[in-house]
Amino acid sequence: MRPRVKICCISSINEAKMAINYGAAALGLVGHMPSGPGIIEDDLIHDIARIVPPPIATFLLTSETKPLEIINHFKRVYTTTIQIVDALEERDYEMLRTQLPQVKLVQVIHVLDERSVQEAIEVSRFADAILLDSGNPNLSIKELGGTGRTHNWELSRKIRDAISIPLFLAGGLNKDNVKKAIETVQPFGIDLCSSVRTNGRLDEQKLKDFFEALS
Ligand SMILES: O=C(O)c1ccccc1NCC(=O)[C@H](O)[C@H](O)COP(=O)(O)O
Repeated sequence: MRPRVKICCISSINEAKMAINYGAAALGLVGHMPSGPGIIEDDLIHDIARIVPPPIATFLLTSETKPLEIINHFKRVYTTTIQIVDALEERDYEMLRTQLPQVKLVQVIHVLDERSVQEAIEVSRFADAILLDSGNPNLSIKELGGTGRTHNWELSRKIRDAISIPLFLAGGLNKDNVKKAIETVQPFGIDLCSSVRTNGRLDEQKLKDFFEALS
């Protein structure tokens, strides 16, 4: 089955409509981050999320790591889903579940080495889905996504086989490598930002080429 496609770094209502028209099942809206190409203001996230029709999902990407801060962030934007791009302090998902029972939680794991496999298995007990991305949260200026780089897909496949919740694959996916990525990892969904953009804007031709490469 073809994986669901999430187009990330959406930065306007027009970009949201364009991504949906080409077949996106989910849109990523990037809040404040230590670094990255897709960051927008919370007011704009709220405005975009409001116009997106069901069943398209809207993902708030938050770099907050404390449950209360994540809840506060969510209450400024009201998306369908929260994508937690850094490790949640003390793995305290309980407060998020209690306070936001209707919101889906996607936990990002940055695939660095074998330890990432164990980390993914552990957090898969708490999240609704796992999103495997490139990047490095251990740098002094954390690199949490939007890198345009691939990572070790064999490790991603190991994670895919070890967990029983849906898995999204991200990191450097483009029209030329996406088929191979899907074949290798067999993800539920794929997620991308850099390869469908030109000078930071969503590029209709690149988007079209990407969806064509998938079919
Ligand atoms: O794009 C950003 O600015 C960003 C910054 C920090 C964390 C996540 C970010 N984007 C997250 C996404 O979900 C991207 O689609 C994902 O990282 C893949 O990006 P790319 O490798 O550029 O396709």
